[in-house]
Amino acid sequence: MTTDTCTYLIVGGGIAGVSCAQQLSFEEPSEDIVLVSAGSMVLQTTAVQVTRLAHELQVQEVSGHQLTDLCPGLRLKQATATRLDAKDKVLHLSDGSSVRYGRLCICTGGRPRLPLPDHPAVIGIRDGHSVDELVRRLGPARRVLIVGNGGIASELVFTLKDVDVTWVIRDGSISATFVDPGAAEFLLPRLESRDQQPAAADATVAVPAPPSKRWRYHASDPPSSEGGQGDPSVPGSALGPDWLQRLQARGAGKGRVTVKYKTELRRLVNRPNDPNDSEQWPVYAELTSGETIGCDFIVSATGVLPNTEPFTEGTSLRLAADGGILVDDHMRTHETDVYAAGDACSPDWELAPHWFQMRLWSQARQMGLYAAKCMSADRLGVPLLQDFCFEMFAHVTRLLGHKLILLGLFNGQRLGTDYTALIRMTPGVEFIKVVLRDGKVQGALLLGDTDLEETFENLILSQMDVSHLGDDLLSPDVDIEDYFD
Ligand SMILES: Cc1cc2nc3c(=O)[nH]c(=O)nc-3n(C[C@H](O)[C@H](O)[C@H](O)COP(=O)(O)OP(=O)(O)OC[C@H]3O[C@@H](n4cnc5c(N)ncnc54)[C@H](O)[C@@H]3O)c2cc1C
Ligand SMILES: NC(=O)C1=CN([C@@H]2O[C@H](COP(=O)(O)OP(=O)(O)OC[C@H]3O[C@@H](n4cnc5c(N)ncnc54)[C@H](OP(=O)(O)O)[C@@H]3O)[C@@H](O)[C@H]2O)C=CC1
Repeated sequence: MTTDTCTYLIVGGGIAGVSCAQQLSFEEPSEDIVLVSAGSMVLQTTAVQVTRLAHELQVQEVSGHQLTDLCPGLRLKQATATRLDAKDKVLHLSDGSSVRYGRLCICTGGRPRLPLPDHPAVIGIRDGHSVDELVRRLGPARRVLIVGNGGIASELVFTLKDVDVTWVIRDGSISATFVDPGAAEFLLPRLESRDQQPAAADATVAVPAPPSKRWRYHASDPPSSEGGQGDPSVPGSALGPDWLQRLQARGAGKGRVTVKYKTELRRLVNRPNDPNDSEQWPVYAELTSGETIGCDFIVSATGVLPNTEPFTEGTSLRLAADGGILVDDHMRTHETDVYAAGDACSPDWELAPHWFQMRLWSQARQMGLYAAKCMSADRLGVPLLQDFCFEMFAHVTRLLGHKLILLGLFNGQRLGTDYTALIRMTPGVEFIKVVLRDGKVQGALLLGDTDLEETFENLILSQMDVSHLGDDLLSPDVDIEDYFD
């Protein structure tokens, strides 16, 4: 079988891989760059700048030709990587061919982590195939059980209509990977009246704003009720933002949502042990609360496992506890001339005080772009400072129909109980939380159209002392920016 040769080889047609390939083509258009992807379509992103570090991403599925037409030097190979011979710098592919590379970047993303019992009724969501499967199952479904409290579960629970949803979460409040219990309280009415909500894209309805409230708490205080706080076997790319619009199929239930707080799924059982439930269900889930719930199927929205298998056997790659390939501050793995980016990797450098990894589009793109710059700089022997985007965590998304911007240590991550939170909330309109330590802003959570993202990004990056402002930092009557002009 044939062996191809190239200067740069990238594996993975998701956001990280495509961003890496595009940047390499931009940096070194005359070099031979090969992108290997298991799928025929690849994911291209356009970033709309919200602040210096926060971008809203538009993600689009395009054909390989559309991509290569725009990128000089880039060739696409549709195949699956099966084995890495790092000593000879050769990657073996599923079609029997191989590619000899100068430098390789692994951008193979992840797959759903499925800690629930292995059962045909349990599905995970990652790519187009899994959404097709979800749509197929939803059609006749009366009740769905969703396990997990992160991005996918929150979006699904808000979106699914005409099907009863039992949402099983081990936290005491909803959407805990993104928001604290206070913000969750703010979001709950949205969940309860989700049928009356406008679509996410036009969620700006002119409603008279109720009066806003502000308060402050220290992290060591107990939380107050007022809101203190192609081939299905081939892994496809993680979905783009329009994945929820693909859930056209509505279920056959009544659309009620029941949240089971501080609960986990213990096991699946064959028969109901609840004499009050006369209905028959395809599957029954026993919860840690002792309750057994019948449902049509179960969505396990329980996180991501990096795809690393074809690369680990017989190589020096090292993996982090979360399964990601460890990379240094130049996105280099422990294997010579092998880099990694996106969901497949885990950072192994001294993190900036306000940055941490979350497996998101924004970070997949930033890592892909930066890995390309590193690969090129290393090959050409030129120095390169770490990209500024790793200075501060920034994420722009929508949660239960609200715009959400997360900056820095927005949930007091790494601070233990050594921080104070200032909160401003106008029910149904906005929820703002600012995390402070020693009078300096460490993070901010902005739900709704607050227009404060630039200000708080600047305050986090500059570490300016704002203690003299006291609670005025969040006063709606004070324009904080005036203080800093
Ligand atoms: C349902 C869902 C909704 C999401 N919503 C959001 C959101 O709203 N905002 C946000 O920021 N993030 C969101 N994410 C997370 C985000 O999609 C991912 O963090 C990001 O897309 C990861 O990009 P990646 O390029 O690293 O990996 P992936 O997109 O997973 O791409 C990996 C690529 O590698 C290929 N591949 C895998 N193994 C091989 C192999 N052996 N050989 C060849 N090719 C291979 C795959 O086919 C794929 O093309 C969501 C994720 C999911 C699943
Ligand atoms: N809008 C956005 O930005 C979106 C982002 N995404 C991203 O896509 C990826 C996949 O999303 P998702 O699957 O929701 O992953 P997340 O990492 O967002 O959330 C995983 C959730 O599953 C819970 N969990 C893990 N194991 C178990 C278990 N055994 N039993 C019960 N609960 C469990 C976690 O709880 P605990 O924290 O206690 O471990 C957590 O609540 C993530 O990287 C996510 O950030 C997805 C959708 C939207």
